[in-house]
Amino acid sequence: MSLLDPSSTAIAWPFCKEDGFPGRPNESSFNCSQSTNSTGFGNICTWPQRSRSFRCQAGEVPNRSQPMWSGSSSGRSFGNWDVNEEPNRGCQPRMRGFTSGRNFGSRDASENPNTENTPREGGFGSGRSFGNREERTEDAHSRSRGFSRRGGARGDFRGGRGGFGPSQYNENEQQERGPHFGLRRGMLGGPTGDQEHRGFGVRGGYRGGNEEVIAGSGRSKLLYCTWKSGAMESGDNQGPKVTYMPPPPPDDEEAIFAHYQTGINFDKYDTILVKVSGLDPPPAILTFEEANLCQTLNKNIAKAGYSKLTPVQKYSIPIILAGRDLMACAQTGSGKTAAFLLPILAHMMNDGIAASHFKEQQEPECIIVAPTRELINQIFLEARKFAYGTCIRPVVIYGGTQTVHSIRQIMQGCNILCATPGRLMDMINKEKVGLRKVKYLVLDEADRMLDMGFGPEMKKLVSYPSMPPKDKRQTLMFSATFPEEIQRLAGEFLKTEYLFVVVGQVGGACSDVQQSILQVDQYSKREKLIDILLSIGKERTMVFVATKKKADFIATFLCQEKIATTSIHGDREQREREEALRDFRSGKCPVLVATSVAARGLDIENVQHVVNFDLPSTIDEYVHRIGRTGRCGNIGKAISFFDLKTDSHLAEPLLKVLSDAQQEVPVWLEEIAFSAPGANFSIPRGSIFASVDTRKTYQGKDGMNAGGLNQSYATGSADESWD
Ligand SMILES: Nc1ncnc2c1ncn2[C@@H]1O[C@H](COP(=O)(O)OP(=O)(O)OP(=O)(O)O)[C@@H](O)[C@H]1O
Repeated sequence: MSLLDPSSTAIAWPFCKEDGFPGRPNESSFNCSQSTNSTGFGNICTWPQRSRSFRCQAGEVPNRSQPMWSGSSSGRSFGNWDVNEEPNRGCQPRMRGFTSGRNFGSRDASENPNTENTPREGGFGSGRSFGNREERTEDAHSRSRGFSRRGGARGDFRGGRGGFGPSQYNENEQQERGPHFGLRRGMLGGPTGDQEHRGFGVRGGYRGGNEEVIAGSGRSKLLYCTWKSGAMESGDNQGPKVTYMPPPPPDDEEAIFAHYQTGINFDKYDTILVKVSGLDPPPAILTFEEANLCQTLNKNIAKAGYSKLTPVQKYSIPIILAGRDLMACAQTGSGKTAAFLLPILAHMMNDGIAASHFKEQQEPECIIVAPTRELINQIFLEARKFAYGTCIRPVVIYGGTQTVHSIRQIMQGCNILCATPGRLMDMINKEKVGLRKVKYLVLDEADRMLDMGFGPEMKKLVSYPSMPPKDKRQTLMFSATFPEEIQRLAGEFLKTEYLFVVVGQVGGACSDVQQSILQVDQYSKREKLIDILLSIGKERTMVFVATKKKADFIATFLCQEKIATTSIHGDREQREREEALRDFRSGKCPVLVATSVAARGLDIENVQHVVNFDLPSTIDEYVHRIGRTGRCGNIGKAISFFDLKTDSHLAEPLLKVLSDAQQEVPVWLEEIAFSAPGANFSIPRGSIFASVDTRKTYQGKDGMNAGGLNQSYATGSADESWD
């Protein structure tokens, strides 16, 4: 594929060769108009995308959907809202090309006057401080996880700092919580967020208060009122509309049940230690038959190619069938989705659920939330697969798509609502979704759903007057990682006697992923990446980078190197994101450059490699990222570039993850880890990874089976009969 391939979903635009940038794409293959400006920023290129071309004319403020670097002769358009906001700000064209990330985000420049315009890190190595404030790192949310740091300052519970506040550094939040950036970004009217979230800072309308609306223009106020009254879709006359309607998924049986094969290590799951804590856990089941599911469900399970339960399914299914609340932690790719879907569907079938009919407001029995649009869509497809042939109707709604489309989907009937938080709250506020009948509430990637990015929405969701209280609903939380502080918070959502299932170590990496850590500095990363990709050939590879801009940059760079690549991140339109995933899944673009938006949950067949071009800021995010490969018993490889300058804080947790997953640990990494201030390897791993249930009641009692307080199992090894 060449850069000219109009079907490519990779974004391309000019780069300066100096300072480590890859140089301008071949001009003959680009529609480039020379407009070198005082920034030295150079060419303005248009990229013949399917539905649009990226082009900025002189002085024009780029639409948010446009690549932020896509040029502007003003020399100030790098971070688009900054351009409008403060035209005199110091993001002056003193920088050379993209030499210093700091220079692109004028917020940074103004916030830290000492650093402005000083190309401290030449070349592309400045990714972490690249661009607009919210651009800097997409995975930064995890760094500030735990309801501390900055998030609290914007706390949704408006209690002030340190609280349960959303992070402004968080891509997922950005996608789903467009309203938070409403006043700034909205003015430029980018189509990434929900239409109604843009332009006037309504904050989605689900925040109860309207401080931001009042702080905005009178027009904002008016829109808010009309929106509240339901008289119009807010934002209808603001900026470009979000018109994207995701194509309906194929509905032939073959497509619905399409699946990939379990790998050679699938049976090895049985040797993983499983721990259940909490009072009176029901015994695990060993086979699907033991779950006593109805015939239709069993048929669907067989058609999906499932013949044997994974450990998380063996434990979670009976727990959910017994009506218990559950927090479950199991490795990436080990079947957590079916672990909650199957028993919920079984309950619904047993309860004789009535087919829901067309209604203005639907009252689903089950709500499933997940942090990203692609993930929630995937969960929906799983729900649709297992509910096939029943009268249960799953529906999916998520941001970046036309609101009316979501409403239409819901109104046609909805028993299981799969939603991203922002869109869900929007639909509740619009009274399209009623909560009265909710019996099951599932938080997938629960640690993420409860952290400072989404925690406020989740709290709001469960505090809705119409939401049945926790003792009247079943709340289920699943993830591969569960930091202690999140576990404590989760307790607020769960009944006190909830059960906690841990397969292996909380936060442990899947041992089917062969992990390598290479010491590579910023300036050598691209070369190293090319070497790796060329040696890999056409095997499907996900390359994770720190920022949205860098994702596009690296994707473009790889395209230039004639490696068919696409990219996914929060600044791409939803249509493009889905197209990128399709191209990656189909193998049309075997390389997907992604930010952390693609780190969790995505289940893509045949991803053989993950490359951490930039390591994430937390070990949990690392575990999720590398878990895009090595799924369901298949083996995969993960290569991570470790930059001594930026990644040293990860040495210790990496060492633990590697050794726990029986991976080779480089000597240099050990040395760094041991020399780190405060390094203490006598601390049990749980101090970082919370391998135990943090509930005080159970602490120190692991392995106590008597009285059903705790069970400690090694499936297979402890109980061979499971095979
Ligand atoms: N019992 C089973 N038999 C065969 N395949 C299964 C079984 N359970 C799940 N799978 C398949 O394994 C793959 C991974 O499952 P799933 O996406 O639910 O993993 P996960 O644990 O949620 O991963 P992550 O932590 O990355 O979200 C899916 O393709 C799913 O269909």
